[in-house]
Amino acid sequence: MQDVAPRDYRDAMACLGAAVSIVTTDGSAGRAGFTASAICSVTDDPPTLLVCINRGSSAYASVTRNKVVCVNVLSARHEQLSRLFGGKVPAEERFAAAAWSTLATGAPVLTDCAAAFDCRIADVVNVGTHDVLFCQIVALQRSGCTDNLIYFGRAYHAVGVTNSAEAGPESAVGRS
Ligand SMILES: NC(=O)C1=CN([C@@H]2O[C@H](COP(=O)(O)OP(=O)(O)OC[C@H]3O[C@@H](n4cnc5c(N)ncnc54)[C@H](O)[C@@H]3O)[C@@H](O)[C@H]2O)C=CC1
Ligand SMILES: Cc1cc2nc3c(=O)[nH]c(=O)nc-3n(C[C@H](O)[C@H](O)[C@H](O)COP(=O)(O)O)c2cc1C
Repeated sequence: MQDVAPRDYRDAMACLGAAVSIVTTDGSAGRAGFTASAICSVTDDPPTLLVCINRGSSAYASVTRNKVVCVNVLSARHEQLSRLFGGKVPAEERFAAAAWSTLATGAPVLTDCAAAFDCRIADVVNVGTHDVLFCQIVALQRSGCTDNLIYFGRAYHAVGVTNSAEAGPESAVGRS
């Protein structure tokens, strides 16, 4: 079988548009957060999603030691915030740029995000440079669900709907 070079793989992955989230954590190992597009729904019973985190990321130690994360799904207006959490900026500067609350785990919840999934990390699998975190949702919050920030072709884009009736009103479930 032909080997595929990492660069060729990333070039092809740049053709796969993905929603952008900020993954946060807080606890005895400290507050941290990073921008992430490698996030996927796994199962609704029990409600579980996965997050892929680079073990070289500044947030890695806090995330894996705290064993909790909040996945904050971004709206189109959060592009600058996404850039801040995308690397090389001190954690305090990242968090100072927005308003945060908490739900059940204590991980920071971005006040005006499209949806927030507050999770405890149930399982971790090492794959190459990344850890795959299987995250069980213990509380969630969502907005009117009108738009998302998308990463496609190595650039940010907005996607939105004019009629958000199906998404329902703003709500929070499982708030502590
Ligand atoms: N899954 C990840 O860890 C991702 C990391 N990034 C990071 O953001 C920065 C900017 O990236 P781009 O300008 O889009 O160019 P790029 O060539 O680094 O990324 C293109 C695409 O490849 C994938 N990708 C990139 N780095 C990856 C990694 N280390 N492991 C698995 N998949 C990866 C992503 O789907 C990304 O959209 C880079 O430092 C990159 O490492 C960006 C997207 C996803
Ligand atoms: C659009 C976008 C998506 C990203 N997705 C991921 C991801 O899914 N997993 C990951 O580990 N890093 C991802 N990154 C990279 C991290 O956000 C960034 O490398 C991380 O904050 C590490 O930088 P730091 O060590 O300076 O904090 C992404 C970056 C961007 C700009």
